[in-house]
Amino acid sequence: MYRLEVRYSGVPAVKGISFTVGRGETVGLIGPNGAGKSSTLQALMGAVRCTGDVRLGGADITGLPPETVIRRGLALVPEGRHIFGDLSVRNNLRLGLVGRRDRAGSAEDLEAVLELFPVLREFADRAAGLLSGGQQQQLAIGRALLARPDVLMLDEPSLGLSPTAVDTVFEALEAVRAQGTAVLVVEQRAEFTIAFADRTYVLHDGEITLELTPEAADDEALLTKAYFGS
Ligand SMILES: Nc1ncnc2c1ncn2[C@@H]1O[C@H](COP(=O)(O)OP(=O)(O)OP(=O)(O)O)[C@@H](O)[C@H]1O
Repeated sequence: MYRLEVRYSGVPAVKGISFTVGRGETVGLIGPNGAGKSSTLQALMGAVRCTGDVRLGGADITGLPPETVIRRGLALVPEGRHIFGDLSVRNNLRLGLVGRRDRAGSAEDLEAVLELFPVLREFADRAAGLLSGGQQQQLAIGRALLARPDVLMLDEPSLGLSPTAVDTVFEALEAVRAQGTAVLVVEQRAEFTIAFADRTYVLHDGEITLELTPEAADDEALLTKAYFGS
């Protein structure tokens, strides 16, 4: 993406940021509350208006509606997961199939997701609302994967989860990464994200102030800069 800008009623929330997510790469986006992280993901998804140049595999997707963006290969696991609590786990997963470019291989992909997240198989016929927070996050990731994205984006997947559940979610992301899907993950947990991602961008007040590699997770001076922006 190049010079991405988001404004709400004229007030800039994302101020012309540029970065790339390479094929199969895991990229982190961190920063304090209100930095513009969610707005960036929403803009990439076509859910909020933006200016700039958003490209996916060379094609211009700037300003396309979300349903088109999903079919082009971008999927978002939103903050708060947006699970349908009264629907079964299996039917929640099936909703992910709606975003596919083609239906071929749907059954195999559903099976692969159940393989990746055994707990979803175990509770496939249970109402999704009865799952724990960590299990619901796995469901949200599984549902997004069923759209067969080239890039999977996640907005604060660790939010509100117990430490064990966070570990489970990031193990799942590791598996997603291992199968070659690119990941763009927005997180508040800076140190953890820096260590996990191939590259992490720090966003402050709508601007990218730092780009960090995993080694920075052990560098206190850089971490301080990442947290406080100075
Ligand atoms: N729909 C909206 N209408 C008006 N202002 C908005 C809207 N959404 C976000 N903002 C503002 O844009 C700025 C960036 O918000 P955004 O949610 O993108 O930040 P964030 O980094 O994701 O923060 P958080 O970690 O709290 O989710 C904030 O000042 C926020 O108040």
